[in-house]
Amino acid sequence: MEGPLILVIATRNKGKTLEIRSLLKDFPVEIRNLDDFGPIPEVVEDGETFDDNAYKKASFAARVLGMPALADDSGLSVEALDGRPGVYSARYAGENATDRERSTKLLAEMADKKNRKAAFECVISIAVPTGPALTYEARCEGEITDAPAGENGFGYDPIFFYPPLNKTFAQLTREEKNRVSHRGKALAEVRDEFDKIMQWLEIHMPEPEKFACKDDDLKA
Ligand SMILES: O=c1nc[nH]c2c1ncn2[C@H]1C[C@H](O)[C@@H](COP(=O)(O)OP(=O)(O)OP(=O)(O)O)O1
Ligand SMILES: [Mg+2]
Repeated sequence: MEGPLILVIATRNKGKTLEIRSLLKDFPVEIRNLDDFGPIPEVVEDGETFDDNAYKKASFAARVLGMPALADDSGLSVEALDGRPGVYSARYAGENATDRERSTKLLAEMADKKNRKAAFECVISIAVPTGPALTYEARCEGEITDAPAGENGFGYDPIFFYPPLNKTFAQLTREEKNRVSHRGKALAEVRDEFDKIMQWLEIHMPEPEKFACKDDDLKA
């Protein structure tokens, strides 16, 4: 294969995209966003696990675009809520809710809870158009605050307190968060194994004429 490999970051979440781009910035791979291409259908994230959804998002993008894709499925699991919202974190306050509405709802549900322990979880899937994928996962433990604090990051960051740094994730810089977060740790493994992953991608990438996207794929 000629030139650096192209890797599509298969997410619509701008916060994730910024973090993943930053984590891979020194590596010889050309990063693309879904926005760099024409309209692509939404993937229904109906898997029961982060694993299922990460694979669905990565393999769908890889198949439709005909290039390797990396997807992230992640969420916040709260001990006092038996692990909720977990894999439903994005839909916790309904399909069209904002980050702020999700955090407000979670704080309300946690109002009377003494046990504030929670963990962010992240699964990264790297897939090729023909189906196979690599998986990396990590978690980061912390506590749900009583009120939001901080302006950085995205999602539930303002209500996720990280005791080792005595700050919420929204009070960290992107670099600080990336050093300790679930996503940062999963991507650290990707960085450690970077050369092996690039070899794997080249071996598993089909020849161009074999994976031209058919119209039917776009209706999936
Ligand atoms: O570091 C994080 N800091 C704060 N919140 C976070 C983080 N990581 C995941 N989260 C939240 C955001 C979303 O409510 C859910 C992930 O849902 P998830 O489906 O993986 O992402 P998404 O729908 O926002 O974008 P996409 O599916 O296009 O990648 O957990
Ligand atoms: Mg999603």
